[in-house]
Amino acid sequence: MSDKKASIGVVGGTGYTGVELLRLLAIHPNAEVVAVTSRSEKGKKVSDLFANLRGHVDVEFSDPDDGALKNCDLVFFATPNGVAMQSVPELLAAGVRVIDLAADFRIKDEKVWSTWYGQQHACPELLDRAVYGLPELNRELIASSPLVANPGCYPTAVQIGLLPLLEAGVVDARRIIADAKSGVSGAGRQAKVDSLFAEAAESFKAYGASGHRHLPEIKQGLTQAAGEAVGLTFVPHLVPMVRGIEATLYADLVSHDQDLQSLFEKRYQNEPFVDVLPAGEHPATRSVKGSNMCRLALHRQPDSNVVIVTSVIDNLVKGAAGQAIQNMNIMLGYAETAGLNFPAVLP
Ligand SMILES: NC(=O)C1=CN([C@@H]2O[C@H](COP(=O)(O)OP(=O)(O)OC[C@H]3O[C@@H](n4cnc5c(N)ncnc54)[C@H](OP(=O)(O)O)[C@@H]3O)[C@@H](O)[C@H]2O)C=CC1
Ligand SMILES: CC(=O)N[C@@H](CCC(=O)OP(=O)(O)O)C(=O)O
Repeated sequence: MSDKKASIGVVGGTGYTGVELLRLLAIHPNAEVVAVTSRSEKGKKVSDLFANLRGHVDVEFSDPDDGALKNCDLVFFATPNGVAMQSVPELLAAGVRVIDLAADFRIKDEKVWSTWYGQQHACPELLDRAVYGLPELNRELIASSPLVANPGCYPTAVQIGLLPLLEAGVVDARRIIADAKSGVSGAGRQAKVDSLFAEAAESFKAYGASGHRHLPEIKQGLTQAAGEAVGLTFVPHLVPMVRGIEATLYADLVSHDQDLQSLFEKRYQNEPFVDVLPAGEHPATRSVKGSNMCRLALHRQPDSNVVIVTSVIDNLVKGAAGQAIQNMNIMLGYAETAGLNFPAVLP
């Protein structure tokens, strides 16, 4: 498949992750977007709604049920939780591969999923077949899977920051803390009071402190890495910026034999989208804005047994659309960096 352009469908082309997919796919050497759906904007030209895509995307929004998706090689769902699971069985049966940017297939345990997402799963039989799409953890499984569950934005920043420590067994897996902050685009493009400029600007708040739906997702991945149950406290915050996630991660060391900086550098030496900075540096969200990179750094304080990892991503790129395209590249046998090999935007 690697010498022919793949036909790509995007369900939910008017949301922030959908538009980000279109921006990135427009320059992809091996992919051609043939269907972009929106129920509210069907019939309109994509580039009439999103001026940044003028001259790059020449398709109209179509209805998700008009049959066009079944003719694609691969379909991205950039839709709210609970939407993809209604159509995925039919698409898989038609031979279409699927990447869901929402959470429908991220949690393996159906009961846990229903508890956190407040609904019955429409196709629980597919939960085992779906592969959790964190390339740094599951690259080989992603390559052959018909259905990939793209990780959530916070789970991406947190898991990449903690994997080396848990895989090596050098920290106490029962007591991990993840203090994470996101820009407002993480809440999507729909009108919501919390996302209003006058609410979010010049303000900073925690939310979901008594339990956010990304908690079980992060625990599931970290448990796989650690090989034992993980105790995690995860608190997200909303910060007055548009893009970006910063996660500050804390863990108690149980072994002091390892050089932690070398551990991280070795773990990620072949990862094209993980950059381990020199110890003590402070990666900023602006260093990854618009790019598919996750930047990390390690820290130790005097007379402390705690290792601190700071991790940054762009929530719409490595936290959503960029990682989804990385997964597409792996699934379709393209270079993993195809269409994604560009630096962040400054300022
Ligand atoms: N924003 C972020 O940083 C991240 C988001 N995600 C996840 O990605 C998904 C999309 O997020 P985001 O782009 O922010 O969301 P938005 O709310 O911005 O966009 C949602 C899109 O889905 C479409 N849609 C809504 N309901 C349906 C339906 N029933 N059938 C078909 N299409 C539908 C909408 O178009 P229309 O109503 O016109 O059809 C719209 O294009 C979500 O599940 C989100 O949790 C994941 C990681 C990061
Ligand atoms: C700032 C903000 O509101 N962020 C979102 C996370 C968005 C996301 O990616 O979540 P899913 O893909 O798992 O739905 C939130 O906390 O709900």
